[in-house]
Amino acid sequence: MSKKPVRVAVTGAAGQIGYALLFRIASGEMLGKDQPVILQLLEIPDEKAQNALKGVIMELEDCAFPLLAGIEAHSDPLTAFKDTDYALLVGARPRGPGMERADLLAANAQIFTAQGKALNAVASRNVKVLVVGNPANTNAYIAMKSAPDLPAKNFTAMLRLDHNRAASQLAAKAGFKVGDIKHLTVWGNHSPTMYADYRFATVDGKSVKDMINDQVWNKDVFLPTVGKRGAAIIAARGLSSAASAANAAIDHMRDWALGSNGEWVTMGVPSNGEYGIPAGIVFGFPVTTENGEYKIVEGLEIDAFSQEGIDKTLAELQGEQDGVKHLL
Ligand SMILES: NC(=O)C1=CN([C@@H]2O[C@H](COP(=O)(O)OP(=O)(O)OC[C@H]3O[C@@H](n4cnc5c(N)ncnc54)[C@H](O)[C@@H]3O)[C@@H](O)[C@H]2O)C=CC1
Ligand SMILES: O=C([O-])CC(=O)C(=O)O
Repeated sequence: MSKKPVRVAVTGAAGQIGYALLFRIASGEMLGKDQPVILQLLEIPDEKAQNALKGVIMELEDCAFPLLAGIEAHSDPLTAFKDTDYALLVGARPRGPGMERADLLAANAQIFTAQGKALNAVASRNVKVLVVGNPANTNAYIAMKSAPDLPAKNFTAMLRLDHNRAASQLAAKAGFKVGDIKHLTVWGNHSPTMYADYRFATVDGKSVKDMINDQVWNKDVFLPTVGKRGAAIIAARGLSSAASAANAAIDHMRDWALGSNGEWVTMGVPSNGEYGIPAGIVFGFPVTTENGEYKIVEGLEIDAFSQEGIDKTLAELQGEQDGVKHLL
C-alpha cells in the first residue's frame, strides 16, 4: 500500500538553494523513493519573487514526479507551515552593502521570530525544522525560542555542508574514498570559527589521524580550508554555494528522518549541556540518528587543542545569541 503524503515546507523557494533542492525532494531523494510529498513553498510577498516561484512550480510540474502529491505557493508563513511535517528554512536576509553583522542579525531575527511563531501556531507537533539561512545556528535558536509549544529538539541548524567539506578534504589528502570515512564531526557554529575534528575518524577501521599524522596540516591547511570554503566559493563563482548546500540539506533531513545506521553525522542541535556547551545553544555536534530522533554522541575525549577550537566557536555563538536576546 502506498504511503500517505507528508508535507514539506521550504522557504526561500525561488532562491538558488531552492532551485537545487526542490527537485531532489520531489524525486524522493530526501525522504525515500516510496514517500509521496506535498511541497508548501514560501517566498516573500514581492511580485518578482512570487513570479519566480510560479516559474519554479511550472518546472516541478513539468518533471511529472510520481511522488509529488501537491505543490502550493505561499507568501505568508502561517499558511505555508500549516500541518507541515518538515520545514526547511532557507530564505534569509543576505548581508547588504554597509550592513554590519548586528544589522544582519536583527533583520534575520525578525524573519525567524515570525517563522518560529508561525510554526508554533500551525505546524505538525512533530515538525522537523532545518535552518539553512545564515547565520544558521542563531536563526535556528531564534525560531526555537519563538516556538515554545514545540519541542526544542525539533529545531536544528545545518552543519552538514561543513561536515561534507571536511570529509572531502580528508579523502583528497589521505587518498581514501570519501564515502568510506566514519566518525567525523564538526563542532560549533556554521561560520569560519567551526572546529572540524577528525581525531576519531576511521576508514576501514584505521585511524584517519594516524594516516595523516600532520598536526601542522590540520591547523594551517585543513581547518582554514574547511572554515573558509564558503568564502572561497563566493570568490570563485560570484555567488554563494547552492548545489552543495542543497545536497547537505538533503543529507541532513534524510539521515534525521530515515536514520544514519549507526554512523555519526553532524547536526546543529540545541545543547542539553553536553561537552560543557550551555543548554539551549544551537551547536554543531556529532550525532547518530534512528527512528526519526537524533542522539548526541557523548563521552568523547576533548584534548587541549580541540577545547580551544570549541571554546572559540562557542564564544562567537554566545555573542550572536546574546545580540538577539532583546529581540526575542
Ligand atoms: N548553512 C549553510 O551551510 C549554508 C547557508 N546558506 C545560506 O542560505 C540562505 C539562502 O541562500 P540562497 O538560496 O543562495 O539565497 P538566494 O538569495 O538565492 O535566495 C534566498 C531566497 O529567500 C527568499 N526570502 C528572503 N526572506 C524570506 C522570508 N522571510 N520568507 C521567505 N523567503 C524569503 C528571497 O526572496 C530569495 O528568493 C542564505 O542565507 C545563505 O547565506 C548558504 C549556503 C550554505
Ligand atoms: O559563506 C556563505 O555565505 C554561504 C555559506 O554559508 C557557505 O557556503 O558555507
